[in-house]
Amino acid sequence: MPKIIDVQNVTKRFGNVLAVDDCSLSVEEGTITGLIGPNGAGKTTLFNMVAGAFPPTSGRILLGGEDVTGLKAHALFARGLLRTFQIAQDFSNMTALENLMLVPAGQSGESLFSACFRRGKVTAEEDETRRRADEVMQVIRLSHVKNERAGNLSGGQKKLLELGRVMMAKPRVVLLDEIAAGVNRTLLNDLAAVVQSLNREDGLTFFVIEHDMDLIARLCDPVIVMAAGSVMMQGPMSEIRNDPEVIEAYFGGAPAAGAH
Ligand SMILES: Nc1ncnc2c1ncn2[C@@H]1O[C@H](COP(=O)(O)OP(=O)(O)OP(=O)(O)O)[C@@H](O)[C@H]1O
Repeated sequence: MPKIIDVQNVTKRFGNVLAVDDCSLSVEEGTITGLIGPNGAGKTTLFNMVAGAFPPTSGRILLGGEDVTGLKAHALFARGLLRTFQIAQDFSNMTALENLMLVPAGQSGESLFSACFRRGKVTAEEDETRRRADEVMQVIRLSHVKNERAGNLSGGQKKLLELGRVMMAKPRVVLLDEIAAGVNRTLLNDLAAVVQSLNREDGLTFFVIEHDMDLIARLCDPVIVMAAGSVMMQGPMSEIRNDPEVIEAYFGGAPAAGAH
């Protein structure tokens, strides 16, 4: 399978801190690839570079074979990469449905010219966006709260809404940051089901940082283990859980059956 994300010999220093150390890894198209490792391993720093938050100190990052090192998040989004975001403060006053309707880029409604002179076209596009947003609401199981202010939703519902925004945006690859944190089990099952369906039915690739080992085991193959800024091992969770080096370095010598 082709590599959709290809991190080549990437290093990131913050002053004297070597956060990512000559790290090479890749995410193959069509996978849900997990990224795990002990606190301070460099996972978030690596994600930040792949997502365009800041450039590496050295090394290259390719997206779909194209060198995108140092490109900003909006340029990466235009190339099909999306990182899930906390719902911005500004949007928390809008309804859940409106949050979905804001996502598609390049709507004619955004242009004053169109709004004034091409009302028919704008309305048709808005209708289509609303139809799609309603459809997505059903998939993410939030139809019953679609007219609630986004700020009033629970933590788990907000994460489902984030996945809804992903569905509206239709990217090729999604970076998911700790989706399980603070989410109850029922909603977590919904979240996992939505991620799996986006992967299997819509062909989206996911790159996932997660501390919930059960969720990683359920969703991800392969799983990449980072330690001290570089890759320690890569493989299916069943192998990783039983690898003595990983158990020692990551799980502190205890059996790796359960959580973090
Ligand atoms: N902006 C920064 N300035 C200085 N040091 C940083 C900065 N960001 C991260 N670091 C350091 O880089 C190292 C890697 O941190 P990072 O957050 O990437 O690890 P992580 O694997 O995501 O950890 P966690 O699982 O705890 O989130 C740590 O030593 C951290 O203190």
